[in-house]
Amino acid sequence: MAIILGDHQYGKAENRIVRIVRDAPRHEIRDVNVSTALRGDFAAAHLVGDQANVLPTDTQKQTAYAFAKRLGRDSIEEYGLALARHFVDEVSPVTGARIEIEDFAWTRAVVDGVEHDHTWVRNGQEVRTASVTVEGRGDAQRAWVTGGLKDLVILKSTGSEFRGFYEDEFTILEPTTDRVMATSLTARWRFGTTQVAWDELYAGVRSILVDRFALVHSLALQQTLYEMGRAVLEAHEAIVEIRLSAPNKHHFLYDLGRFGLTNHGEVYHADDRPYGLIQASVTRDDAPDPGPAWHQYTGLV
Ligand SMILES: O=c1[nH]c(=O)c2[nH]c(=O)[nH]c2[nH]1
Repeated sequence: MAIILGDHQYGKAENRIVRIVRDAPRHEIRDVNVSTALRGDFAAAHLVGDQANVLPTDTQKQTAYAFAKRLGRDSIEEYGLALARHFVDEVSPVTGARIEIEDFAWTRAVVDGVEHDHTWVRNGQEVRTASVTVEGRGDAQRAWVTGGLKDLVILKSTGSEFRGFYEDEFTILEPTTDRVMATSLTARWRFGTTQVAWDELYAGVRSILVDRFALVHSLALQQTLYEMGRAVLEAHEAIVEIRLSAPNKHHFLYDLGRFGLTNHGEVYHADDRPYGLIQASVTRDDAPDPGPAWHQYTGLV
C-alpha cells in the first residue's frame, strides 16, 4: 500500500477589499470579499516542506489589492478573470487559478431629499457572487465563469400550495392550497462564454428570479425553482446551466383557536429550523462540460 497526496490548492481566503472611485466629487463604492486559490506544482510543499514553488498567500492577497484598482470600472467577473489570468500567466508553477468573489451592495444615502455624494447605506439584500477558474497558457488557456447571488430573502403570502404528496405511516402534514412560501435563495449560473455584459446580465437574471417567484402559482418550491431556472436559460443565451438552492422557510399557522380567535391565514409562527432544503440544477441539453467551474475553494459562492 502507498499513501499519496491527493488534490490540493491554497490561497488567501476572504480578502475584504473596498474600492472607492474618487475622481469626481460624487464617489462610487465597490465592497468585495475576494478569495484566491492556486492549483499546480505544489506537491513538494506538502511532501517535504519545500517552498520553492509556493507563491505566498500574502503575495496573493497583495495582488488582489493591486488589481482592485480595476474595480473602478470592471465588473467582478472581469476583475476575477484578470486576477486569475495573472496568476496563471505570470507565476510559473501555477497551472490553474480559482477566484471567488462576493459583492456587497451599498445604496446612496438620501440626505434632505438628495442622494449624497459620499455616504451610503449597506443594502440588507442579497449578495452578488462570482467565481472564475483559469487553466493553461497561451492558446491552450481556458476560463470558466459563474455568476450568482445568495441570501435573496423572498416571501409570498399566497399563491402557493402543497398537496397530493406521498404519504406513509409517519406523515402528519396537512395538505394546503394556500400557504406562505418563503426562502433565502442561492443561485449560481455558469456561462458558456466570457463575452458577456456582466452587470446587465446580473440585473436581468435577478429580476427573472423575483418575477418567477411572484408570478408562478406554486404547487411546490421544487416547481418554482425549475420555472426560475427555465426562464433564466430561455432569456440568456450566455448561461448554460443554473443551480438553485432554496431553504423552505416554513411559516406555520399559529393556533389561535385556544384563545377563541379565528386565524384565516393571518398569524404564523416563522420557524427557523429544521427547514426543507430544495435544490435543483437546470441546464441546456447541449451545455459544454463544466470542467472545474464548480470546484469550489471556500464554499462562499
Ligand atoms: O414546497 C414544498 N416542497 C416539499 O418537498 C415539501 N415538504 C414539506 O413538508 N413541505 C414542502 N413544501
